[in-house]
Amino acid sequence: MKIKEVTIRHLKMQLKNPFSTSFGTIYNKEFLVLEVRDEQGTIGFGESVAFEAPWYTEETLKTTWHMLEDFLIPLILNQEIQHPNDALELFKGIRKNNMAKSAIEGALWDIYAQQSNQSLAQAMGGMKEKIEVGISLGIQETIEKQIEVVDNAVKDGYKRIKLKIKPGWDVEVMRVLRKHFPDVPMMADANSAYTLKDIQTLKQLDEFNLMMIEQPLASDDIIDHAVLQKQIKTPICLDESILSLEDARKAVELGSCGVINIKIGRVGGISEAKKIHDYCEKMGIPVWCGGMLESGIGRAHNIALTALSNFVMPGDTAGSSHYFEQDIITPEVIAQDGYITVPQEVGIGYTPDLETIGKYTVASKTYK
Ligand SMILES: O=C(O)CCC(=O)C1=CC=C[C@@H](O)[C@@H]1C(=O)O
Ligand SMILES: [Mg+2]
Repeated sequence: MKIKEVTIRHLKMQLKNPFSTSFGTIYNKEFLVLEVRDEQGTIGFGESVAFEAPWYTEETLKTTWHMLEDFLIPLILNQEIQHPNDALELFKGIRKNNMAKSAIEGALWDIYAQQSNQSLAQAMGGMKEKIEVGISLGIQETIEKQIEVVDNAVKDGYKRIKLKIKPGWDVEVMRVLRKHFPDVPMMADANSAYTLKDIQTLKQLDEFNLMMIEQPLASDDIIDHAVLQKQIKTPICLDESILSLEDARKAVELGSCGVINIKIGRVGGISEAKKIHDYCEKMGIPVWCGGMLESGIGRAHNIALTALSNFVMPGDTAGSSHYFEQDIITPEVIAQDGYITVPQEVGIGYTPDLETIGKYTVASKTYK
């Protein structure tokens, strides 16, 4: 393929339910959608998952636009690209900025899948026909409300419930929830809200038979996590700390985690995500696919990735209706009884709905 045109659109979509974590609350999802066209006229779509503010990683919507406009799109336009893996080589002179890289790389995978007449999942080597789905629930204002949202998610059939925790909203909350839901697979995500000084609190979480505790310590740490993992029974899952295959290797070799959450945007694209998946499979480390409150376009990429064999734990890929009144793809993503069917159609398997995309677009620019 030879890329001839890239359009960036900035979309703003109201979240049905505000999402609260240890950093604060998000009411709207603002993100970039990339429409990439090659010389044969094949169009691929990608999504930049960076938020407006740098609270999850350092990237933001504006930094990703800047990286795309000034560095990444010029590297891609008019280049002969045999396979989306080539993007790793093309981008190797640019450090990090993984969400920006991933947005455009995802669109190349979509084009590649269409031109090789495969679904995106097949193009990646994914064989599953359906995937198990979990749900990530934000911190609620009261414990009663927290019980209610967990109850609704259990009734909706989600295969595991992820709960956000922070100092002051942890052991007692989990105790109440475990009492109400003795058999529900549950886990906790702290988004780096603790340090090793909190080890006594973190040890108490062992009581609740959690599947894992996600990113309890600093967002760039693997050393302290290794210390903590030796002292708690619950497996640690790393999210923010893993930006590449090299990070995964070091974390596994140090014993910093028992599970890895792979987010395509955080690791710089599907090619790197696959490498981490393959390495973890070889090392006996289970992985699952994290979410970034994506629209249907990013969600479609996540579903395809989850079709790979070592995604053995339910991911944060809930159905579209959990997030938005109206998604920007047709059909929208439906989770039924905790499963999503992996589309078999060529490409991402859902059709981006340009009219709805237009409705949510607040700015756009085309590069050729
Ligand atoms: O439903 C989803 O898309 C998952 C949402 C979710 O848990 C997260 C999204 C973005 C940043 C974080 O707060 C968090 C995570 O850390 O996994
Ligand atoms: Mg997380």
